[in-house]
Amino acid sequence: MSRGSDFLKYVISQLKIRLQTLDETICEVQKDIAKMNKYYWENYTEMDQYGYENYDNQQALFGQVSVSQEHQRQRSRYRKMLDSPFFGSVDFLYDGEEEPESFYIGIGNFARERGGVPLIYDWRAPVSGLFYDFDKGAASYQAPAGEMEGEILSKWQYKIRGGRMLYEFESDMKIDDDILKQELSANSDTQLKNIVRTIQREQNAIIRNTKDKVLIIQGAAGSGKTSIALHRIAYLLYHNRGSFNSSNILILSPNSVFSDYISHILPELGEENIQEMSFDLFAYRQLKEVAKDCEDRWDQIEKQMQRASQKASEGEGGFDRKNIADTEQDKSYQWKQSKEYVAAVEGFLVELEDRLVDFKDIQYGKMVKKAEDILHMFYFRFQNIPLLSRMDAVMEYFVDECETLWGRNLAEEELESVKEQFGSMYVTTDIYEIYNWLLEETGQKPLLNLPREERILAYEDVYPLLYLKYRLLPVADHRNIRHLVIDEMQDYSYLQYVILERMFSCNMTILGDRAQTVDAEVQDVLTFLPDILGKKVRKLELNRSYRNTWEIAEYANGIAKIQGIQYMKRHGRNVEEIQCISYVEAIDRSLERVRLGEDGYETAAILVMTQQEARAIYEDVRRRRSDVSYIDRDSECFQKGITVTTFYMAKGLEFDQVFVAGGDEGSPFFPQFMYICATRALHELYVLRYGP
Ligand SMILES: Nc1ncnc2c1ncn2[C@@H]1O[C@H](COP(=O)(O)OP(=O)(O)OP(=O)(O)O)[C@@H](O)[C@H]1O
Repeated sequence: MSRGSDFLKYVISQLKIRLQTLDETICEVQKDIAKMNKYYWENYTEMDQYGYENYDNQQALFGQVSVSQEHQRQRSRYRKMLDSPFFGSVDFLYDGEEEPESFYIGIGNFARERGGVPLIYDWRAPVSGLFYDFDKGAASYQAPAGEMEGEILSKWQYKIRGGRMLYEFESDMKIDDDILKQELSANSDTQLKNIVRTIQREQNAIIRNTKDKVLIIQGAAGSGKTSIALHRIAYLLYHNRGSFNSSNILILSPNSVFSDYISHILPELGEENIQEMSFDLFAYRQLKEVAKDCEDRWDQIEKQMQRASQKASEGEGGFDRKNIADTEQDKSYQWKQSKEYVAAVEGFLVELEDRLVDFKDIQYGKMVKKAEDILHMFYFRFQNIPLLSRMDAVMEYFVDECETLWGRNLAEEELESVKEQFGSMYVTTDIYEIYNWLLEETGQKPLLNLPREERILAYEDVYPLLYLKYRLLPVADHRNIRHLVIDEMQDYSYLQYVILERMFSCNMTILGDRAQTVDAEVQDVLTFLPDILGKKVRKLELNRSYRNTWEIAEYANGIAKIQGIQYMKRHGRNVEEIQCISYVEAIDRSLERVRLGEDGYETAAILVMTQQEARAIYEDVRRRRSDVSYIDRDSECFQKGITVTTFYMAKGLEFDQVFVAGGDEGSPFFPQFMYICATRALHELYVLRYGP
């Protein structure tokens, strides 16, 4: 029997013993908890009147519950490890030693007993860096005690499933391309895979980077950005245990389907899941007092595409991509998200200091505050407080004076009445109205003058209004968030980043791909992000792509005219371009080629440009097959079978077969549409054209 198989047998036997002891401990702790609960409920009426006993009892109970939870987490990890306890090993000879040590690497640490020397090392442990970062020969890793140097004598890779060794081999090269190719040739899933077995060196450098406060990763489609971001979170959680937990991390993700798609990775890696949020949803919640509803990014894209197609069809001859997107609305949208808008707000705020307030004398009881005193306090004493909450500060000062003079606290109703008097000095506190002043000032078309219940904000006004709100009122504190991950960075505007910078002062991992901008033009956020986020920004590029076959990657990069991307030499079918006379024929041709099921693939997608087309095609396919689902902004998850959706909802996802249907070739969005769709395909890509 080989070395790996012997060790596997031994580890499995030890895991089983450990699991049995854990089961017994869990059972004991559960009994303790039940006893403590019983004692508490039987005795809590007789506990001391000051609540000390009550408090002590509750604390003891919480303590035991958390011990039990920790044991259960451990049990679930060991159970997972029974299936596949390790995937790699290195034999490392420390400088100055005579005998090498073997380090086996798996998804978690495992030792025979608590605190013992690990039999298996967590892939995030310092020593595991040897496996990812070095070939045979001189190597080192950063241990808590300092840099450990030595020599890797051999490096092994294993595939173990169901506790059985499927294969093992010594690889003196980097994590072997054959294994990677094998992993990539597998069918896609409705959930992103964890990549711990085959993390590549350039990816590992990002995952293990703890030096840089803000990491920005520009990575080609399929280069593993999302995977890396999630593994990086797992790494940070592992290395900051005690000071940092999953509730301190937030991912800004494009939609709920994407959130669902990535939600299992952290639990799989032994961590708790983290909070995710779409920025549009957040903005909508923040603007609830200002408007009844807000459009989101998807409404905006649909509108932009409609306008662009209309303009293209009205135009004569060939089209100029830039001009087609240049409608009045597009110009207004662009201006409102730009650096110029931010500058305009700053200028406007200076003028607003004067325009927003009508100072007057305030009298409450016998206490009088003259208008000029209020003005003085407003402009000098409290000048650093945002304009719309500054009068509260003046009021509090006045209330303090009253209370000192009268020797008593003011009652709730009295405070209300004082507050009303001070508040009435604002000409308006409605941010919508103030925003309209700003639009008028800057020569933009103002919004309709409507009561709040009738206001529906166009997407172009959502973030400008949110920004104005944040300049006029204090920004909510998000200090509990210690690490922010922004995926699809290319789809956030200058203004959105300015807002994010105000909201979060924490470390950030920001990732995306300029070539996948969902817009008529590619946006390179790297041109302005360092300015907004300050100097502590480190930019990295990933130019190796893993998702697509060679043929698909060549085709996609040809569309986007991208050069310099390396892709895996994993070959598959040629990309097929099919001309059809109608969209019905396009569906027929696609369905003929769908190969799902036992001997086939898991997922296929028909991707189109607009929501209207997606809906129509979905309805049609649904009449013919039952394994079809539709993804729009309200969808929650991604299912096996055929998915019909738009290119912008498919971002971040991947499918075994992709059928790109239709699309308006005259639209400035067309190249991006094609590129995003093409790069979603793992194994087969079909491009179906129809129309006149
Ligand atoms: N080191 C790796 N080992 C195995 N698979 C990998 C590796 N890196 C990336 N992949 C696979 O490549 C595919 C693309 O990864 P991922 O979705 O993280 O890339 P991305 O850069 O976020 O893509 P996109 O921007 O196109 O959405 C996934 O199937 C992922 O599992």
